[in-house]
Amino acid sequence: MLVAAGLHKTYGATPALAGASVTVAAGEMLAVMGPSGSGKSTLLHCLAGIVRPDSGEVRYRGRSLSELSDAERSALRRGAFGFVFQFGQLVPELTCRENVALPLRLDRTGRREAERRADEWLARLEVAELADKRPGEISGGQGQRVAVARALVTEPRVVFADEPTGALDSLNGERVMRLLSRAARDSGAAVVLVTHEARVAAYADREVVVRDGRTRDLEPVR
Ligand SMILES: Nc1ncnc2c1ncn2[C@@H]1O[C@H](COP(=O)(O)OP(=O)(O)OP(=O)(O)O)[C@@H](O)[C@H]1O
Repeated sequence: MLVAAGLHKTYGATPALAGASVTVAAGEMLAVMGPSGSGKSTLLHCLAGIVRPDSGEVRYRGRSLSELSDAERSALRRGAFGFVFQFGQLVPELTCRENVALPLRLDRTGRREAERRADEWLARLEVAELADKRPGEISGGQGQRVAVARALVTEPRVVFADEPTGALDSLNGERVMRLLSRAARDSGAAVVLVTHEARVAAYADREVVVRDGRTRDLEPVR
């Protein structure tokens, strides 16, 4: 579904990727592991079409991302891709329901339908009771579950999650991972999960390790 080959990316004099290659199959959860500064986030950003590699190629369903226009790439990010980050992704002025409905509203779904689907996803992530609260009124773990609902509400084919449990204690981290993996599996979405925690990577079907901007595949963890 998503294939990256020979990615190189340098920021000024800092090499972030130096020949990274990775394949993501439909519906699988892939953990991207590796030490701090090894290039994990840069790899994720290249796969998602947010960062353009200096060389190498990323193909989504056979089409090279570099051949797409900026408008086509943003349409892909809005439609086929979903995103969960470590923190700071919910709009503080909006309720949780409005936050989850937002990607649908941006795609011109009517308010009533968007909010109905938002409520469904909040329930799946076991945070239905937070629908009318604002992000400032809920815990970090609850916020991450709302963020996962928002990433999945458009039924993306690939969810990119960059340290989604990085700011949580282990109990809340486990809960977010359990709900994220179940929700992704139910909707058939692939997940690219950046983490440095083995406990979090254990939810994945497969692992790839990034070291000094290069990737190395490992056997399944389980
Ligand atoms: N926007 C940027 N501008 C300049 N340098 C950057 C930028 N983004 C990343 N880098 C550098 O590229 C290298 C790889 O960074 P990256 O964030 O991809 O690593 P990472 O493995 O995700 O790290 P961490 O686990 O600490 O988040 C690092 O040396 C980093 O300092």
